[in-house]
Amino acid sequence: MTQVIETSALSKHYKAVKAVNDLTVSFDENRIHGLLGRNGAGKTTLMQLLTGQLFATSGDIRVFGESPLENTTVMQRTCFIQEGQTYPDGFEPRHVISIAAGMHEKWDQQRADELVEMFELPMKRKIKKLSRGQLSAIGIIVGIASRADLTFFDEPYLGLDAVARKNFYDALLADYAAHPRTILISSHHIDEVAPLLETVTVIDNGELLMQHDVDELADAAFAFAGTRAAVDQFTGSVQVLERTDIGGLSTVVVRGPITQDAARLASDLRLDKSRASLQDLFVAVTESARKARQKA
Ligand SMILES: Nc1ncnc2c1ncn2[C@@H]1O[C@H](COP(=O)(O)OP(=O)(O)OP(=O)(O)O)[C@@H](O)[C@H]1O
Repeated sequence: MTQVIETSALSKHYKAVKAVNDLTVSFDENRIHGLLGRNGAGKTTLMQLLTGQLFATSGDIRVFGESPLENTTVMQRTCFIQEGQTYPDGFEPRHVISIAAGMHEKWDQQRADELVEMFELPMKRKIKKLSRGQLSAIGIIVGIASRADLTFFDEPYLGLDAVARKNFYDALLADYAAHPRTILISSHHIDEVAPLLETVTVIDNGELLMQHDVDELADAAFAFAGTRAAVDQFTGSVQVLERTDIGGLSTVVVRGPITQDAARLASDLRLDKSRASLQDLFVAVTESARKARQKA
């Protein structure tokens, strides 16, 4: 498989803050990748590095096999929908859309028009008068209609209500199915975006915690729930990622696969077993990394 993005020992440090730290990661062509991480994990910084908007402190970046820094060939194939994008005073959505149309050679105006209608975006209202959700809609329309070979969506749905977010996911999936390309989407609404994603990359503290195809994640983690005493007995035999105790009941998220012996023990202890959701897995993986860091 062709790697559209490859980083090697990539770091971006702001004095003591290691926003991205020794990160070696790659993303395949023509897939939708989820970039997940808690607040301050380094998602935006990584996207800014990959789009040549920031200089790395050290390490190497290849996008379409080249450095993205001041590289018009790479820039022309890339669309970056930034969280909190600002626009010049006096701009209206129609100005942004028409500039974007001129910048992206695969731009699909019909799709843009459909999306404007779907989000009921007022095209002739000053941008500074738009609601947060309407501002997000501009980015989403540009990101989808650009049809860029590589599109970054950094938390693209801020302020969008649940219906509008669902419309975004459906529109993105439909357009991607018709025109496959590489999409990197950072998100906090993990279970909501999960159905879109083909791979999941989790970063924390600027470092890579996990990268998997979504198919592989089906057996990556399981949740077991039961009485506290039963869960205590069970946890000796498995790798616990996260535990929650409420009253006399406990739930543990454990790393899969589950051995036959562990499955038998869980059944003997009358524990309820379920597949951990991507959100559960994310919380478990980031929390256990955080605890390990605090101990170190
Ligand atoms: N210009 C800067 N100067 C100093 N520190 C910075 C700068 N930009 C980012 N950081 C720090 O780098 C870390 C990573 O920030 P980044 O914005 O990449 O995280 P994020 O994963 O996108 O977070 P969020 O989900 O909250 O948007 C944070 O601790 C942030 O405070």
